[in-house]
Amino acid sequence: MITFEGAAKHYPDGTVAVADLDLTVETGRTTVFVGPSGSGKTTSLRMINRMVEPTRGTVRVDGVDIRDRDPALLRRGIGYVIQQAGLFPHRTVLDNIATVPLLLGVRKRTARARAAELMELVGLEPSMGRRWPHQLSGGQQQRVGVARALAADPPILLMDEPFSAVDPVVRTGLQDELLRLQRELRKTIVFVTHDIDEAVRLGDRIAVFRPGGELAQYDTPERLLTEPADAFVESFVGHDRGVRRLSFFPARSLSLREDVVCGDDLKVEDVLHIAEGHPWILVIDAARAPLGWIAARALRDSPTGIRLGEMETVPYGHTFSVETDSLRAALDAAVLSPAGRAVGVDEDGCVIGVVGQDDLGTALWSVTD
Ligand SMILES: Nc1ncnc2c1ncn2[C@@H]1O[C@H](COP(=O)(O)OP(=O)(O)OP(=O)(O)O)[C@@H](O)[C@H]1O
Repeated sequence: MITFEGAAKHYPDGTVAVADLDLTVETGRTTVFVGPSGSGKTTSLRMINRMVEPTRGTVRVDGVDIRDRDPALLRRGIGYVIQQAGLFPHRTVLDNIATVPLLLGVRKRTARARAAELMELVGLEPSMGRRWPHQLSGGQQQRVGVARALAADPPILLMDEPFSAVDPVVRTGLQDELLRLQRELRKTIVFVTHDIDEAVRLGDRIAVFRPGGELAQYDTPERLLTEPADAFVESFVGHDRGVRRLSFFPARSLSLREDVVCGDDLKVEDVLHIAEGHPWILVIDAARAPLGWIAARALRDSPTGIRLGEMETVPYGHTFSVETDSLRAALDAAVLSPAGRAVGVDEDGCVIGVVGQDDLGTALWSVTD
């Protein structure tokens, strides 16, 4: 557990980087510090490993005032990941990851073997171990940064905007990896970002900072979206917070229609009765993979005898995973689908059913109850 008790940082020029901060970071959880530029997130983060000393107040790690800890020893238990990874350019990837164990006197072979394990853990190919940092993409460098921070197996991990220098697709991939790693490792992670979406995705708890280094709200992501403490938090979390909140409700609560899902070996006349009451049917192959939509009108206009697999289909768009996705993903899939309906699949991508607009609407409204 990390506790800030009235922790403040005032600079001689009068800047208040952090005003009296009272906050408890829970062990084994991910706590995100979010807020606009200059609101004191990084300063607060760096108070934890004594890179910044508070001018007032106390920071404790597991009940011990960190002023009573030797900074070097303290930092051994605290991994640190920064934006653009901050790798040593003249060390190979493997030796970058092995930096801390080598400093601690671990034998080279042992440290490198551990580094190779960590590469696998963060999703890097073993062959990359021999490369130099500049031979990696931004996303790969960030993974090396995470592996390096984990090398000494610290219970605490501080991450300062680690994913902000990569493109949105890579960024989502890195966030997924971090969520997976955290399920496995259960570290105490403190993560700084100015991106509320990233905060909501990663955080068990979120601390929203406002200009002047004040803590505006400290809450679970869901409560932050449903009950912003004041106008500042409300505008910071964005006006689409209602839609964002749908990420907390599982898609498995939706009722899926199976009757409009038809095999590609069926003939037009076999499915005309289905198309009576439904504007679209979804065609699937023998393995239940989606092939596309056929409009009821197109079916009615087709000569009998033709199999659905021989007809032209409209792309089925995005699918959503019934077991693991949220209502937000289902809504997104429906909005993006040319048929205005979302295709729900299982973990193997096989179609389970389709959600129509009425069923989706009912589910969306029920979350406001
Ligand atoms: N050495 C310093 N002297 C004076 N002011 C400083 C110093 N270091 C930081 N500050 C100020 O403290 C405030 C908080 O900075 P901090 O880096 O913690 O903000 P932040 O929320 O992490 O911002 P960003 O998202 O831009 O990184 C800023 O106004 C900054 O200019």
